[in-house]
Amino acid sequence: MSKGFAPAKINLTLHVTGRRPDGYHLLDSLVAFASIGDTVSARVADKLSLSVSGPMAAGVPEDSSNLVWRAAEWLGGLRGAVLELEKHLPAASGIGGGSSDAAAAIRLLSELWTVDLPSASETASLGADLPVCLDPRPRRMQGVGERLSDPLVLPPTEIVLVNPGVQVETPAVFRVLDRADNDAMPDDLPAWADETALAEWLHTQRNDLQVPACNLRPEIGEVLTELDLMAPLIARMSGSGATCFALFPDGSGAAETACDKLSRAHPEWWCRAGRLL
Ligand SMILES: C[C@@](CO)(OP(=O)(O)O)[C@H](O)COP(=O)(O)OP(=O)(O)OC[C@H]1O[C@@H](n2ccc(N)nc2=O)[C@H](O)[C@@H]1O
Ligand SMILES: Nc1ncnc2c1ncn2[C@@H]1O[C@H](COP(=O)(O)OP(=O)(O)O)[C@@H](O)[C@H]1O
Repeated sequence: MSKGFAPAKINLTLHVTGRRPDGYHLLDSLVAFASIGDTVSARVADKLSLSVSGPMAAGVPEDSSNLVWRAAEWLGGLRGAVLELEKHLPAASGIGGGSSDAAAAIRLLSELWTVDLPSASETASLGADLPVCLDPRPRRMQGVGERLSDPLVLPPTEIVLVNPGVQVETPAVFRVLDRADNDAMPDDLPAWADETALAEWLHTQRNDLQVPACNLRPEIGEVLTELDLMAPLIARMSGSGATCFALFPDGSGAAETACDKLSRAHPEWWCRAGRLL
């Protein structure tokens, strides 16, 4: 089996700047990826099949509604493969698990089937988060997700991801968003000298979905309060939630420590420590 990593997508910022006539929202987001993620394995076969395992597999579909399956069909038509998805990321949690899995499958299958790797914008029909996940490096993401900057350089940074064990469907959060015409990020993003400078700048930016998501699911506010008690460089929600992230100085071990403490205090929460990629 060929094996690929599907890293968690983190929206370090998420500004909602407008709304298209079709209802999709215009975004301006600084997207990064973490060393925490799912794995996708594949080998060529006569027909498509998918199995899902791993600690977060419960409830994740094994049929053609799985984004991995949809991506394989979209890429290969009638070509076949045995696909195995090992779920470590919670589903419907604002860290793009399904999109990152699908992107990993596309990377693997384009090699195995010797078909051209699609361009990022071609993958947008599979989901707004697909383009940025196709080549998972830090980028500014705009439009509804299809406009991507060249890769950015972020300082080495430790990260903790925490999910209170609630699933949040993305459309539900967009539906309760008060206003869609918020400020974009500045035209030119700074070159951050280190993780402290990155976090100081992030404090001047926003996730416009955080307040509506907290109103829908107050558990998210509880996670952010607890993360703030760990003295991070910054704590914020990713995407439409409910997963929140906290950044810590590189090499400090503080992310691991915070993760241990939170896991002990809240065994029902999903907590993982890692690094920004
Ligand atoms: C909000 C973001 C930010 O990165 O992340 P998540 O919270 O999903 O991780 C993404 O834009 C989500 O991307 P993805 O989950 O692929 O979205 P899609 O399947 O294309 O769309 C699901 C639904 O979200 C809403 N949607 C999505 C993207 C967008 N730019 N505007 C929207 O209004 C629409 O209601 C759409 O029907
Ligand atoms: N490979 C997959 N992993 C997780 N969820 C998936 C996958 N394929 C399809 N889904 C479905 O997609 C929805 C969104 O999941 P996900 O991509 O993890 O969330 P988000 O868009 O919040 O980042 C879930 O309701 C789930 O049932």
